[in-house]
Amino acid sequence: MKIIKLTTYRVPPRWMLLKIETDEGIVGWGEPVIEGRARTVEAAVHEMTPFLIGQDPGRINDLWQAMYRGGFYRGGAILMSAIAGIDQALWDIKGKALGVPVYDLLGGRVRDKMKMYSWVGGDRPLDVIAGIRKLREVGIDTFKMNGTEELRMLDSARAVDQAVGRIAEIREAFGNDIEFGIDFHGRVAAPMAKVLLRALEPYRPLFVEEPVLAEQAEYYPRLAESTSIPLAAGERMYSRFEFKRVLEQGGLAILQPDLSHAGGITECVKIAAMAEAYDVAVAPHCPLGPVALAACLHLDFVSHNAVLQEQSMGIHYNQGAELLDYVINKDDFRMDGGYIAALTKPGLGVEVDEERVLEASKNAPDWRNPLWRHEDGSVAEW
Ligand SMILES: O=C(O)C(=O)C[C@@H](O)[C@H](O)CO
Ligand SMILES: [Mg+2]
Repeated sequence: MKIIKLTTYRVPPRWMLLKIETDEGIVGWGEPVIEGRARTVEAAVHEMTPFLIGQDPGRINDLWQAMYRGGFYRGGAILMSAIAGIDQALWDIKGKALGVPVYDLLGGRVRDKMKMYSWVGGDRPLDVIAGIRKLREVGIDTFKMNGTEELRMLDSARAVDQAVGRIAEIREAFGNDIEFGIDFHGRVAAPMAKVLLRALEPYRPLFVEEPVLAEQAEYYPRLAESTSIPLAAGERMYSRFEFKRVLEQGGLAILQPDLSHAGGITECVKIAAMAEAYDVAVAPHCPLGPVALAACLHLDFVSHNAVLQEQSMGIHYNQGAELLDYVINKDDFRMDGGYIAALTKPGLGVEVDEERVLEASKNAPDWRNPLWRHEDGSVAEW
């Protein structure tokens, strides 16, 4: 079998889908994208195309190594997202060619269903209580929300009380009938992280995500010493070689690699295995589309230490299209009591509505995250 064509489709809300065609008529889909840099990743995918045309799509490991090591400059968000989407599509092709779901190519399932969680509240965590109430009606009991709005490097007790007050209200309203992660989203600088973590301690969040920016990873072990709250990070780390450092230094209880940013299934399965050796859990990051989610689920179903899966249904970023809008087999993604069953169709298990994708790609928005500024006019982490 040979690869004959790669086609990219940037689609609302902010995703990109990649179609890889072969000379035997089998097609694979991937989702190479960096939110806000879709066109840059698109260029990176097309820079890799001349190498890929004519290759055997079944030699996934070799193609991965060639795409990664073949470039003198390697790694980083753009190149690893391009490789990720190509890798996903190659696994999709291989599964379809052999008539099995990807998890069966990876040794089979370690679980029967996977625990999912949903976002509540938006960029500025508002109406969180109402959001939780609504999702509980459909059996969701695990949530994630932003922990703060803009937060200065050294901010006030008032700002801390506002952030903590919201969490106190959640526990007041729902007790421990629900669980929730709090995403600091990199908005909290090192001087404030310990302050906020300590103030949140009594409310026992399930985890705090990106307690500081990924470029401040050396703080993870120090922050972990100051709190019992499990710390999580990984969406802005892009390869085993980055994750190995945080595993060696300690501090993270949960790794959150993004299957569309960290080199795809081939790379993230290795990251999950490395984490298991350190008794660290994995909870793949996925605020993206259906192909990215399917790739996450195949990792989840073969990783003993996979504990939670993010999915973007109803997420505040999905303006203009919802998680399953481009999927024909929507029922396969049904959540039951907050869990999802394994996708059983060959490959990734996503039947892409190609017509819908083609139509939507005709006027795809160039989504950008907002540029926030503090009251004094300086740039604030979004
Ligand atoms: O889902 C998460 O955990 C996030 O932090 C969302 C963030 O990754 C945005 O997708 C960036 O545009
Ligand atoms: Mg996050």
